[in-house]
Amino acid sequence: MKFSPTAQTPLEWIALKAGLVPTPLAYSHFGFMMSKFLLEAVDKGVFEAIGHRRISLEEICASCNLNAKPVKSLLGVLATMGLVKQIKKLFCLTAKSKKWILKDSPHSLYWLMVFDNRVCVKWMDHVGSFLETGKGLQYHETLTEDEWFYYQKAMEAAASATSKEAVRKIPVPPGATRMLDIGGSHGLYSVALCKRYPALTSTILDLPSAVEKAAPILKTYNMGNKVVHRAGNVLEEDIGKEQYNAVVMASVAHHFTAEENKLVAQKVYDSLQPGGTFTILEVLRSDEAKYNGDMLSALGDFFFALSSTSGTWSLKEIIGWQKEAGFGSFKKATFLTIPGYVAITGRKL
Ligand SMILES: C[S@@+](CC[C@H](N)C(=O)[O-])C[C@H]1O[C@@H](n2cnc3c(N)ncnc32)[C@H](O)[C@@H]1O
Repeated sequence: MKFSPTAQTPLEWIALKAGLVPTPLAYSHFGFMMSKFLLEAVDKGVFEAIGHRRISLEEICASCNLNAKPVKSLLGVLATMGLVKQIKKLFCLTAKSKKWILKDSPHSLYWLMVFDNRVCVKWMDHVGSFLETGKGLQYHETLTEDEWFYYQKAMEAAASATSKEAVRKIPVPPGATRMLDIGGSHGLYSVALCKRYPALTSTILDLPSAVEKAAPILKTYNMGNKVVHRAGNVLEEDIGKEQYNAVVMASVAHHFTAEENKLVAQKVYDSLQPGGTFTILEVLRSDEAKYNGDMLSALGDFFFALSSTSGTWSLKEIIGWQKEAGFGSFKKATFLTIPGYVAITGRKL
């Protein structure tokens, strides 16, 4: 998927086609403005204040404790994004922002936006030094307690957009009773899979600071002993021999080096019963031949490398670690909810 300037009038279309519009400015100048203005609107509570009502500028400002002049201008920006509408003197949200932003929507990305605004925006100051040194931030080692909370809430929000699709794309062997969810955080994938396969139970293995903030989130899904947390580092923990029927690792491989991913694949292979499955979910890196391809995948590669040093991986690399550990009969499933996101499953033969 690509984001690019779109003409709104025939004249603009001609100007774009003729190469008269300085299109790099869409990313360099306007891109960061759009991002920060929207994030701050979400974080200051502008969307929640409007909610499902039609309200005036004055009511929005009173509810969020904000100044009318900049808010009026901000609402204009949000309207151009298709997130807010003005009807006479009142403002309301569009279907898009009610679905993706409002906290009470099952698709809400509110907490992902709060995490972006309060944590990830600061990471952007390190882009220059990252380019010079190649050293990413390793944020799992430096997050504060509050930041761990925003991180886990953000991951829950992102997974709520994909978990319904994920349960259809993650194969689970017939009769499976035990699964391990590596870096499973909030546990949404475990919850969804255990609901789909009633005999299945799951252990979520995640870092201690993550479990501290993710445990209250998991509790809200009322899974009792069917889905439990275990605090630990998968690179160091003993995950046992022939314990599980299925292992899932979603959006974790991009934090690890190739050597670490090989180590995890080997540990997972040993921990699975024969016929067990190992599913890795990741945004794939386009290989060299498709270098001008997917923008989300290219952004993901840089962003994950900036934040964790590693980055995204290609299909060949992911299957390579699994093959080396002994897995076979590979399956790849693509996602509609996150373009470029895939589930790659290998089976212990
Ligand atoms: C990007 S989040 C993905 C969360 C969840 N799997 C999902 O897809 O929504 C990565 C998760 O991996 C966890 N993690 C990172 N390094 C880990 C390690 N060495 N061992 C266990 N968990 C780890 C983080 O704490 C975090 O919860």
